[in-house]
Amino acid sequence: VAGPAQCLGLLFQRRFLSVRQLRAMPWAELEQQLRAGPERSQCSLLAHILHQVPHNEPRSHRRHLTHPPSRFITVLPHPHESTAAEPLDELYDALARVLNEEESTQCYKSYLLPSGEAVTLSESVAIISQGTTGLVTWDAALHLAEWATENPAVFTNRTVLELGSGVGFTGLVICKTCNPKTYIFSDYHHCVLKQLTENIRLNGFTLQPETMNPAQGQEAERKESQQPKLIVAELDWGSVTEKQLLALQADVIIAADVIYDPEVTLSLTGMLQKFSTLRADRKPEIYIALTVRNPDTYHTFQAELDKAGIRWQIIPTHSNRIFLHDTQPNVTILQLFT
Ligand SMILES: C[S@@+](CC[C@H](N)C(=O)[O-])C[C@H]1O[C@@H](n2cnc3c(N)ncnc32)[C@H](O)[C@@H]1O
Repeated sequence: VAGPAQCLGLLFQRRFLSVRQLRAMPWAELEQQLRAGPERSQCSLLAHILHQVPHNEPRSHRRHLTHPPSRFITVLPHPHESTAAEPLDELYDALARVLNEEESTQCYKSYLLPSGEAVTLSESVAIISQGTTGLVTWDAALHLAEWATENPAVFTNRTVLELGSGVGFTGLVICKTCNPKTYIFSDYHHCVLKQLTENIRLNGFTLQPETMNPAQGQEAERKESQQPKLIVAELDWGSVTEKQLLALQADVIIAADVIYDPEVTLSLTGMLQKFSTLRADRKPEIYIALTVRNPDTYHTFQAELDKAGIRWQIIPTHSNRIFLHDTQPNVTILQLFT
């Protein structure tokens, strides 16, 4: 298998590994290639795609993947459905293995970086669980991470504070690709903080003990390792004090998908307003990625920003589709100025 079939195999692989929805798979391209080829090559195309799904590979072939996903193979079409090709024994074996697996409330998702390295996360299979939306990765997080990989200078050698980190996707991509000096993941939900910590370790990083003053000792440690210093902080926008916030000495503040509820946005805006007392050259750069699901929520947020004296502008982005595979016209990044 070569050329277009190989590319198609890689497209399937990326989407399988990050457990995208069924409709995000490149079905039209598959259909087109199946129709174009003779029966024998239809079978070898399907076999090739099956081999791109690490579930089917011998462990030794699973490059960079310590926790391959499972249960996805069921989305591959039965060869009879789209072509006249003979069913593949291999496909049936794979299906049988997958269907015999136990249902679980957790799954592993892997997102391939341009380097081929993977960011692997343990996530909830439900979008809301344990009373929080923080146990899955949202599209705004994928979009923000994609933008970060295209703009590494924003993060390189700087202290980054992420608000509402969830399971940690954006931060892990930034730590693996942008070389920040310090990366402070934060959230306020205890289940989210636990999952986040687990995911950071899963990706081979060592965490510093939580401290509200991570600037201490940063220089000396950094020179030795050139590894970013990673911290997980419990930080509630509603109760964090100005003193605690400023002590973090963040150069850059980011957040993804934190604009979804008027109450939540109000405490977020109130917290961001605390940076307005800083001297202009000490103010952090702030980037918020959001999915506009309900225009009212978006407009309420903008009105709250205006009221708090926080200016904002939309950051132009062009997705090169590393993590997001389907077009998302409603995902946007705002830069805020306190
Ligand atoms: C929709 S999730 C987004 C998670 C992640 N950023 C993403 O985009 O995949 C919203 C996150 O904000 C956190 N959050 C909500 N209100 C918060 C608050 N007052 N303080 C801190 N974190 C909060 C939640 O715990 C959750 O992890």
